[in-house]
Amino acid sequence: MKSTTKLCQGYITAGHVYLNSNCCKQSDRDIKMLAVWLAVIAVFLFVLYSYITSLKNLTRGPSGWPVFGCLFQLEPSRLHFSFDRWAKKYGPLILCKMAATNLFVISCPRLIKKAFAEKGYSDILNDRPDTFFAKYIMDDSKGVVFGKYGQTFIRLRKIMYKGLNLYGEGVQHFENMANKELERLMKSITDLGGRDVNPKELLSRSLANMIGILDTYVPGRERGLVDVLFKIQSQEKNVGDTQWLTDSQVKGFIQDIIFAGLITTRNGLLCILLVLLHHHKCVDRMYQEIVDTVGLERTPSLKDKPAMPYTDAVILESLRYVTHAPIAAPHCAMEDVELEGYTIPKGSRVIMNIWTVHHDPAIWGDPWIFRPERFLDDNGELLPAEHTMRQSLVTFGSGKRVCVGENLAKSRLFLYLTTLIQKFDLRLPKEGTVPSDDSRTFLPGAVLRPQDFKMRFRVR
Ligand code: HEM
Repeated sequence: MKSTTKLCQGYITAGHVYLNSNCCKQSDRDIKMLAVWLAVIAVFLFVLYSYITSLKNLTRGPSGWPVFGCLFQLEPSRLHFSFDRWAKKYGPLILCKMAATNLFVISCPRLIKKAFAEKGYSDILNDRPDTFFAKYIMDDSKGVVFGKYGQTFIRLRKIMYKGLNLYGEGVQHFENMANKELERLMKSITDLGGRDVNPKELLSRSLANMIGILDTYVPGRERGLVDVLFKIQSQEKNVGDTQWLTDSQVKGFIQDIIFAGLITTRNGLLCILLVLLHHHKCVDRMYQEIVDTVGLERTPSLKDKPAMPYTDAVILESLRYVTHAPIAAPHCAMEDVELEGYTIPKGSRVIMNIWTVHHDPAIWGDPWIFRPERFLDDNGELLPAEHTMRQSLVTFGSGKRVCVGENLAKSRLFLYLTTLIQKFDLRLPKEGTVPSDDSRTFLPGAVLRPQDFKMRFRVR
């Protein structure tokens, strides 16, 4: 006797399975329905999870859409506008959900210092996240800018400081190099005979020359960062099979300096020139300070800087007023950490919103007015570094990842401006006009700059 079992609309007989075609279609439909339901349940659980974690976290911020968060509410090329809008609405520490990523934005100087410089936070919140850019464009973050926080990074940063200090404030070597390059620049400008010129072209060439680091290495005669790196490389012993300071790390350093140092300084200088074209009285006052301190016979030197508070105040105020690097590079939390009662979970991105800090009326009163005097005391001296105003200026970031090139950048801005103004008056172009110096109208990007413009350098 054959045993027969009914299954769906088919039959299993001993050793054979018979399914009719209707039954196949039905089970296909069932599988599809099951898949749809599983997807719906997964999305529901994800939304529920996000909702519960946001309740647990209680951090304020834009609510965004389920799954995508605030991804589509961001202005991608002007992130600082979105963060500024949200900071004004929700406060100085906000959480913006970006799909599965938590993005915390900090927009007040006190919290910036606390998160990135204070003990208990600075070893947790100073990592960099993995990004496509760092991995594939910047050669897997072998340098400092995108380097992961840890012992190797701390060592690399120290080396970079050491290398850059060859150029740093007060160092004769930097002055000699800068003077040679500035002489070349002054000659090119004089040759123009007062014609209209786009300063961007002049400055790009000159600042790139001043980096002057890609020379051949002559042992015992280090002239710049690369020379220092090669020297360290040849001195350090290999540990086992691992070479300390590899060629890719040296390459990473050079990429860092070009990426982090060149455009930032060029655009900073360009912005100051534009601001000064709009505030010619400041140029007159800077010129007077140069005449009184340096005279007209010799070129300005970094040694003159302490005696030139007005010029220093113009540089600081320009960096604040324009804020051409509005958002610092993203940080990443290495562990869960509590900040101001809110939990920042491990892996969250943490961003320093420099733009909002520099334009906060509660700190500056009239942030959209260019007023160098705000950095001077009643005697015309520069406010001390620990003054609230100075502490609220976070152009170069804060804490363990503060800009390595801060001194170098400030030195270059000082030398370029004083040398230019000693020799030339900065004038509007004969033809056309210059764009507004209000940085809200500047071209978008990670480092802001105004529309191209022309100006005249009139020999004094
Ligand atoms: C006006 C010019 C400049 C501005 C506004 C600027 C601003 C900044 C800012 C905001 C950061 C991020 C800090 C953080 O993530 O917490 C940074 C990092 C950095 N900057 Fe600058 N910078 C300037 C010039 C330079 C120069 C001239 C160099 C070097 C030649 C340089 C090298 C670096 C490096 C290596 C870092 C990464 C530091 C780290 O991750 O530990 N910067 N800079």
